[in-house]
Amino acid sequence: MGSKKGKKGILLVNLGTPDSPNTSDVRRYLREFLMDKRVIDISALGRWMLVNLIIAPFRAPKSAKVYQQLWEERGSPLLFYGEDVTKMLQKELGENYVVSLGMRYQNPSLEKALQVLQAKQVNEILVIPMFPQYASATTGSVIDKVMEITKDWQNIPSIKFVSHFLDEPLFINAFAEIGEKYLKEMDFDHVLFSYHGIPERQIKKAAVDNYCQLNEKCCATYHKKNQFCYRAQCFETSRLLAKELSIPEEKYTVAFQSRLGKDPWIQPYTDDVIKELPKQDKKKVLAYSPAFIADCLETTIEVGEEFKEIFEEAGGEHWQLVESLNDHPLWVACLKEIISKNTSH
Ligand SMILES: C=CC1=C(C)c2cc3[nH]c(cc4nc(cc5[nH]c(cc1n2)c(C)c5CCC(=O)O)C(CCC(=O)O)=C4C)c(C)c3C=C
Ligand SMILES: [Fe+2]
Ligand SMILES: [Fe+2]
Repeated sequence: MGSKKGKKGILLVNLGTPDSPNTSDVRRYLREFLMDKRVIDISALGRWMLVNLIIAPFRAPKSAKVYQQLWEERGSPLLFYGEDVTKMLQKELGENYVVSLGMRYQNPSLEKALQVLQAKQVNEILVIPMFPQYASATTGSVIDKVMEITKDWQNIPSIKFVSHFLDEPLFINAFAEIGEKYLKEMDFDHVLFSYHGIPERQIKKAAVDNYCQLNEKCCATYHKKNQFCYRAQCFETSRLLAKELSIPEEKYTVAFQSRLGKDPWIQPYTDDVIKELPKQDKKKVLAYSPAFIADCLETTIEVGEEFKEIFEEAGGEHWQLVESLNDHPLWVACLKEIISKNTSH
């Protein structure tokens, strides 16, 4: 891939976050995000009505309040950890590489992040959508946008996309190490792996030969037929993490959070699972959120605070969120390994 002379460009991409927790910035973010046809995959008119008549006027002010809870002195964790990791990785890789960070929605934009690589005349680009599991709404959308931007360049370098990295040993090691410190401190009754959900129809659309129909068989194992099945990849992530942490099958549950709208999303739903755990005498629970590589609204607030409240109301005694990979050195090492496997030497 590419000649040995030029620099190699690394494009790190995450979902994106509002510029500030003000309602107008949150509204602009939600508009751009949810008008993406890969995220809300319904008719263009239906999407327009949902976003402009419901989400923008009603959800944006509510979401802004939650973003105000999340916001730190340095801003949104999804962004500042992204910036930290970009700098750490650049230092590790040295001057033969140019590492650039872009967000699929809002800032820093993918256009600007790609311009940085273009200005340095890199002769190959490795795009790493920082989603451990593939979904059309996340990784697929990043690929779509990078192709849309670069198609107009006069000189298009060789571009490679990372599809997923849930099975990268250093990814599993990094999450295991972060959770282990809690497992050593306390005898937890159960571990919950809660992933961001997606609508069920998106699983069916991704199915090869109609394999994934969300029945008993689908997602139970991970192989060629369901290699693009987000739900199967989440189960596989949990199996790998449980193995690394020596957690037996009966001591963990996989569930899916953050559903939006009335259509069915992939199940089981995390809030339903949480309510049942104390009834099964599982009162001390460690909660992992391995669909995210940095803390964000969905981890810190939804898992760390909202689910804790639901769990305690249902009779739970101790709820512990495992923080995300953020700026953990093993996460930077994992990215370095992914880059080494996917760029020219
Ligand atoms: C695993 C990654 C993600 C998938 C898959 C995903 C799908 C998806 N999300 C929505 C709607 C919302 N998501 C929101 C926040 C949000 N989502 C992800 C990641 C995935 N989304 C992240 C990292 C974040 C947090 C960003 C941050 O700034 O901290 C929100 C906004 C918050 C809110 O109002 O609740 C919405 C809305 C859909 C419809 C979807 C469909 C496939
Ligand atoms: Fe989301
Ligand atoms: Fe599946």
